[in-house]
Amino acid sequence: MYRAGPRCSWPGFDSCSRPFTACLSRLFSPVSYLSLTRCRQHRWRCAEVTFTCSDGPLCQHWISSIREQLATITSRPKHLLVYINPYGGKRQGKRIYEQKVAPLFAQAGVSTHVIVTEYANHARDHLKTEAELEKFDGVVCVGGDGMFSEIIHGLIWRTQIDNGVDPNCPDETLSGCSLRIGIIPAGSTDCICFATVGTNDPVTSALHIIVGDSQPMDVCSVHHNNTFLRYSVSLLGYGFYGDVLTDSERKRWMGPARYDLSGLKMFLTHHYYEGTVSYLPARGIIGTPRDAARCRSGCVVCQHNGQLHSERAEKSDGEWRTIRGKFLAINAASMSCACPRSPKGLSPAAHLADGTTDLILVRKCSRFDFLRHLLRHTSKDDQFDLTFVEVHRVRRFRFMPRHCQSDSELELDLQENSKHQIFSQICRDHPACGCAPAYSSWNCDGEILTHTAIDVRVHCQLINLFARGIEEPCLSVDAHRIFHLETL
Ligand SMILES: CCCCCCCCCCCCC/C=C/[C@@H](O)[C@H](COP(=O)(O)O)NC(=O)CCCCC
Ligand SMILES: Nc1ncnc2c1ncn2[C@@H]1O[C@H](COP(=O)(O)OP(=O)(O)O)[C@@H](O)[C@H]1O
Ligand SMILES: [Ca+2]
Repeated sequence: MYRAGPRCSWPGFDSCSRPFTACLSRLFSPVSYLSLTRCRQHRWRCAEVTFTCSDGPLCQHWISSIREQLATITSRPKHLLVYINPYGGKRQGKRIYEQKVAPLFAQAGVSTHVIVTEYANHARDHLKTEAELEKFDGVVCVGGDGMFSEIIHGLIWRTQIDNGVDPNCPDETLSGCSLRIGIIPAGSTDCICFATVGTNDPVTSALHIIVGDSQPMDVCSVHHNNTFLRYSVSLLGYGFYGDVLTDSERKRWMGPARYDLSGLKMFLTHHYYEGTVSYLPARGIIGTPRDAARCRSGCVVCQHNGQLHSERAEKSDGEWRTIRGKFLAINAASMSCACPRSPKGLSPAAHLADGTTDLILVRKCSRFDFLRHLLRHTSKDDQFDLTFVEVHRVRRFRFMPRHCQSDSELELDLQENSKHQIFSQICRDHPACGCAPAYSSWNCDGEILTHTAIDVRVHCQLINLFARGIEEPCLSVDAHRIFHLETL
């Protein structure tokens, strides 16, 4: 119960100026609804709004009017398919759902079919082949980014097969998924929830689902030699973040703290990776990775670029550019990747639904310089304002590690470099930096990719979440957020 809940001042109803619990005893015809209030740091809470009226027929009139209004809101889900990963994060997924989320769904009149997963990829495979999707208005994922990844793999794959699209072909235009996805954070990083809602709070996420919010989101497809590997919505990271993930998987028993230990270990290890990155810069769009503006609820950049993308596809994009060099990290952030560890994220100005990804290249540098870059993920300083870091907003990119390149490809690269000197740079050696050359793997939204040579393409607004993007702080309480008649 929230003492500071909204008060009723509608015509015909007595205004209630005391907390709900105090008012109940003196009321003649109390009618309680659940409504939303915004709290600090993007959290939402549920409050009771009690309408009181001494006139019975007028009360009934108001009740039916409110019911009619609620019935016209078609965006709110009535039937949800819920998948819970009981082993994600601190292994609290089941408890979080049962104690914090299920009671709210019940109060809001949302029916659910709950599946507690029994093994990795259970949710993905169920969605791919078995789930009767036509019975549901949305899918809810209780877990971390890895679990969310399972859900999108199941849904996107199923949608392509149903629409006759070949997921193995990197040039195919993918069909958008019609079912929205809700995320109840119960994982280790929960970056996708944090970057789309602004907080990792199960109650807030449940309320965004109940009110039927909608947030489109870009998805990257990752292929190797015309074979589909995975989809990604947040971070694709080779080098540092790939190694952190690989190392952390062996420490899963530690829970979320495994990332801190592996992060420290990989920072001290200080490996570098050699390869060729080619990318297709996004042209004609508004916004750059160095903007001060952020992707927020109702983002005009996403609306503009999304529209542009659907009208002109990739025709207006420029030519491929190639960079060969030695890198500590190659990261592609399709969204900010904000999370509690890095509140502004890996690419603070990245957009959720603009059809692009920010390709961040961190060249071989000293430990001290790399630490400066990493620390800027946690402060207000610009992590790109360093000579050894560059960032490009792209629609597509490819990576080929040096050890995978054939002699003829290496020769071709050298020729290309001499032709396009202006775009191609070869990293200079830094004998003092103490790096050792090594092989890495790709961290794809928290899953390790089986191949290192990849072709990545952004699919603009392929999926929709039950979210609205991060809101600017605002104190208003909207009446339309009343969501269910609880008692008469
Ligand atoms: C020495 C100071 C270092 C400070 C560095 C802080 C930078 C943190 C950036 C985190 C970006 C996270 C991007 C999201 C990745 C997740 O998808 C992935 C899987 O999440 P989950 O399934 O919920 O576990 N998480 C990671 O790869 C962890 C990266 C942590 C790196 C320290
Ligand atoms: N029942 C299960 N048993 C084991 N692994 C599972 C199960 N359900 C899902 N997984 C896998 O657990 C991994 C981590 O899940 P996630 O919810 O993202 O937690 P975390 O954030 O801690 O990594 C994912 O790769 C997912 O496929
Ligand atoms: Ca994007």
